[in-house]
Order: sequence, then structure tokens, then C-alpha cells
Amino acid sequence: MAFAGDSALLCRQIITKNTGLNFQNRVFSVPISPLRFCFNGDKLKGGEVKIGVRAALQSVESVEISKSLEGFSGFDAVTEGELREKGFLGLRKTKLVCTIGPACCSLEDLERLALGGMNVARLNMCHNSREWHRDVIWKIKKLNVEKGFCVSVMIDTEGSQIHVVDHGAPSSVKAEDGSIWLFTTEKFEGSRPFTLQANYEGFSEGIIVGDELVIDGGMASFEVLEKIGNDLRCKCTDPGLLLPRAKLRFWRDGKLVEKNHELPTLSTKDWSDIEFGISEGVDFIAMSFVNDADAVNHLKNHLSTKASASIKVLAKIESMESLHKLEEIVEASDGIMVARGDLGVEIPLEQIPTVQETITHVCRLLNKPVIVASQLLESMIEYPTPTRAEVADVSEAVRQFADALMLCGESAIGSYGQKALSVLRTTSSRMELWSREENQQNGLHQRQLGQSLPDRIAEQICNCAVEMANNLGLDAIFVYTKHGHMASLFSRNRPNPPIFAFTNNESTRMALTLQWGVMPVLVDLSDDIEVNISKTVDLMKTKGMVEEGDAVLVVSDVIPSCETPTVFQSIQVKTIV
Ligand SMILES: Nc1ncnc2c1ncn2[C@@H]1O[C@H](COP(=O)(O)OP(=O)(O)OP(=O)(O)O)[C@@H](O)[C@H]1O
Ligand SMILES: CC(=O)C(=O)O
Ligand SMILES: [K+]
Ligand SMILES: [Mg+2]
Repeated sequence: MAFAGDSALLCRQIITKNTGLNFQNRVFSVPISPLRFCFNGDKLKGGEVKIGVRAALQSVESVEISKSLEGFSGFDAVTEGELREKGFLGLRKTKLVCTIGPACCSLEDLERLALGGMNVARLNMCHNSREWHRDVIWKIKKLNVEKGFCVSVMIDTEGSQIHVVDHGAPSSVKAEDGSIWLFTTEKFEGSRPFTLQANYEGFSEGIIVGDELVIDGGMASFEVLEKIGNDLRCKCTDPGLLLPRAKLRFWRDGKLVEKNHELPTLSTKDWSDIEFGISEGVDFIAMSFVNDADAVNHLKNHLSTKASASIKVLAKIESMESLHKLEEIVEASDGIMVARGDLGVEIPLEQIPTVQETITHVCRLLNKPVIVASQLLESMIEYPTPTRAEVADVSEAVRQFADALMLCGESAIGSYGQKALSVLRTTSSRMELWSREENQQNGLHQRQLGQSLPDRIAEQICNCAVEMANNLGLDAIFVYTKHGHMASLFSRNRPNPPIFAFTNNESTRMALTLQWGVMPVLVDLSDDIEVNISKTVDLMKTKGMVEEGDAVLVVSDVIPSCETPTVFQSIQVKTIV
């Protein structure tokens, strides 16, 4: 039992060190008179916060297998299987997003992706029909219900960007050096030789003769020879492929001519896609070409008025302007996507790695999940193995502690989508192991987020608890949470053990699928912390998910509903007997 004393001492030291609070007893008060303040809406009596800190190593007594395990079966099938097979530390922390397209949209394909570790399915509203998207969403929900998966659904808006209209066949055309092309806004069916239709009337506004027209971030380049009304006659100066929906950008004197700001972030089509997403009950809306926080706030307000505030809004960073306003966008949104595909059209490619590192860093500091997306395993669209450079790129995103990695064309149209997913899985697991062995999380800086004392306390409890869990070599962190906030504060510290977030809220569960190291579990929650703990441990024992001797750190932020609550948050270390 020396262990018990050690952990109690350690807990006190850590909490004293990090909060500046000192204490003698297990439950102590911090007088903050004359302030009165709210804690999750409850006015506290006497203007004091009481925090319970119990760090004695307790044993879960040989709990009788509870009569009422109903409602406690919310482990997803994949986590359950992996936990049994590999143990707590074998669970992958980095989350995986797959873009669903024609190559992986059958029920069987989707099931294989879910079994392969897909945490979020992304539907790009740029492509395919409403009926097709609805069918995919239904299949995912059916698999979740019938096969016990926990795969969230994300829709990704088309957004307003200037590109070539997709005429269907032929799928790509080659532009030869010196060839002359017309870029027009005139609508026409089929294809015309040396003519491409732009999707936006004003695509050539402000463009002058001599400007450079860059296709898809450098796939091909043209020089503007002549303006004819809105149309542009151009000469190919750097030959290459013109793909359907190829992106058009103009450069002058080595700098991008910024044009996107006159277009709304959400077009009429985007708004109708959003209504569709709301009615289909999607979990995330990824907003393309966000330029400022206003755009994010606008959508979030709209969702609130529709009683759909539980849908999380992810801002895609894929324009120069969004980089100038990164912090305000991160603060306004529920998460971020580093959309390297379009970003690479707006900034020089050699800047992508450092920009990615900055964005992932800012997101972690501000406690927002971040997805690294596009071309992670691009060659696997055609080939069954990745290039070494691609594996290095995936590893780098994991080393940066990104919350999630995303497949695009690799899963949507590629021939080896499941293989690509398994490359992400094995590469991220390997890199996470290295990261743990090298104590990489020690170098992570933390920024204080909370302003009020209760928020700061919650934050400090999570920071301290993670330090405890790492130092004591604990097997898992259990957090009981309604809205997932404390689970995310744990995740932000990138702890060694996995974080099991027990929640009674389905939306919370589906939102946590994107957060690094968090295994969301749907359960009934009682006001009694001890009941919650013994019920979950019971359940995990019956399912063979915990073993005798496993030591877990337990934190609850479920506020008891009694009138004068005395213990709001507590840290406990328990061993399974
Ligand atoms: N639902 C779909 N139906 C048909 N093709 C799809 C679908 N989703 C994706 N694709 C194909 O997969 C490719 C990669 O998909 P992805 O959505 O990542 O690319 P994208 O269109 O460049 O993304 P974005 O427009 O958001 O920047 C697309 O170019 C498209 O050809
Ligand atoms: C994913 C996406 O939108 C991009 O990379 O541009
Ligand atoms: K999109
Ligand atoms: Mg994009």
C-alpha cells in the first residue's frame, strides 16, 4: 500500500504546484468572498468552491455484477475488440476520417472501413447527388445501430471557389506548351476544343493582361494574353493536366491575387446542403474556405436557432485570408481542418509543413480538435503501397499530435481504400509508441483557457491528473462527462493512457470521436459518482475489457443535482480487483 501514500502525496504536490492552492484535508474550500459566481449554472452558497481530492489508492471491492447493466453497453465494437486484443496502451489515439465516394459506398465497403478504424465518415457535398449522400448516411447509421460501431458523419460544404466546370467526360485534358486557350463564363454542354468554362461570372474581375493563371496549384500555368468581356484568352506557359473542377488562381509579381473574399463563404447551395445535413442528423459540418470568425459564428447561430447546436462546426483552413485570422477562427469553431489541397493552391507548397505545424499547435493550445487532410497517401489512389515520403508525412502529423488524419481520394475513388486506412492505422500507432517512449508530450506547452475560477480549476485538475497518470504509469483515465469538456481538457494534454469518456449524451459521444485519445462510451449516468464508477467497472469486467491489477485514474465532472453540492470534481486512482 506504499503506492497509495505515494499517489496521495504526488497528487497533493501536483495540485499545490499547479494551482497554488494548499490543503490539508481531503475536501477543502477556497474562500473567494465577496464574489458569487455560477458553476455550470448553479449559484454556490457562501461564495466558495469546494473541491474533493481523493488520491488514496482505492480498490474496487469485489463488486457484485450489477443487476442493471442496461444502458451500459455503449462501448463501440472496434474499441471493445482492440482493447481485448491489445490492452489499454495498444489503443490508437489518432483518429481517422475517410472521405466516402463511389469506391467505398456500399454497405459492405463501409463496414470494412468501420472495422478498419474509421472514426468519422466525410461526405464532400461538391460531388454526387443528394440521394446518394442520404443513402450513405443511412448506411452508416444502420451499421452503428446494428453492428455497434461509433462512426460519426461529417458533411463538407462546397463553398465558393473559382474552378473549371466539370463537363463529365473526358476526365482530363492535357494543355501543351504554347497552346492558346479560352477561359469563358459562357455556358455550354459537352466539350469544346481549347475552351474551359469557369463556374463564376466574376472570375476575371480585376485581372489584367500579363497575369499568370495557375491551375490546381501548379498542375499547369497560363499567361493572360487578352480580356474579351469576362473571358480570358491565355497561352500555356507550363504544360500539364486540366482535371474536372480544376481550381483557378491568378498570380501577379510573384504574389497571389486575392479574389475569394467577394464570394460568400456559404453559397445558396451550401445553405441547402446544411439544411439537408440538419435533417439527416449529421454530427459535423466542415465549412470550406472560411475567411474569418464571423462566417463560423453565423453558421453556429443558425444551428442554434434550428435547435441543432449539438452539430459541431469545423472550419477548414484553406485560404490565405484564413491564415491571417487563424486564432479568431479557431476560437469561434468547434474544430479545424488543415485542408492542404486548396491551401497548396494559395500559398507556396514549401510553406505547407510549417503552416500545418502552426495550425495544429494553435488548435491544441485552444483545445480544439484538428484534422490534417489531403494527399497523405495520394499514390495509393492507384498503387497498393504508399511511398516512403507519404509514410513520413503521416508520421509527422502524428508527431505533431494532430487529433485526426483524413483520407480523401484514397478512399473516395481509390482502388486501395482499406489498405490506405490500414497504413494510417499502423503508422499512427507506431509513431504514438515512439512518442510515448520519448516522452514527447513533456515538451507540450499549455495555455490557460478558463477565465472563471471553476473553469480554471477544471483545467488544472485535468493537467494535474494527466501528469499523475503518466508518472504513475496508469493504464487508463476514466472521465464521466455530460458535455465532453473535461474529456477534451484531458485530451489536450496528450496523456499516455487512453481516455474513456463515459457520457449519457449521444451528441457528446459522436463529437468526441474526433478527439485525440478519447474513447467515447454511451452510458446511463447517475448523480452518484461511486455508482457510475462501479457500474462501468462492472461492465468492463463482464466484457473482459479490464484485468485484475489494472490501475485507472477516475475523474467526474457530473454535477450532483442536490441543493448544496460539496464535491464537484474528484481525482481517484483505483485498481481493479
Ligand atoms: N461523393 C463523391 N462522388 C464522386 N466522387 C467523389 C465523391 N467524393 C469525392 N470524390 C472524388 O474524390 C476526389 C477526392 O475527394 P475530395 O473530396 O478530397 O477532393 P476535393 O474535391 O478536392 O475536396 P474539396 O473540394 O473539399 O477541396 C475528388 O476529386 C472526387 O473526384
Ligand atoms: C480537404 C480539402 O478541402 C482540401 O484539402 O482542400
Ligand atoms: K468541399
Ligand atoms: Mg478544399
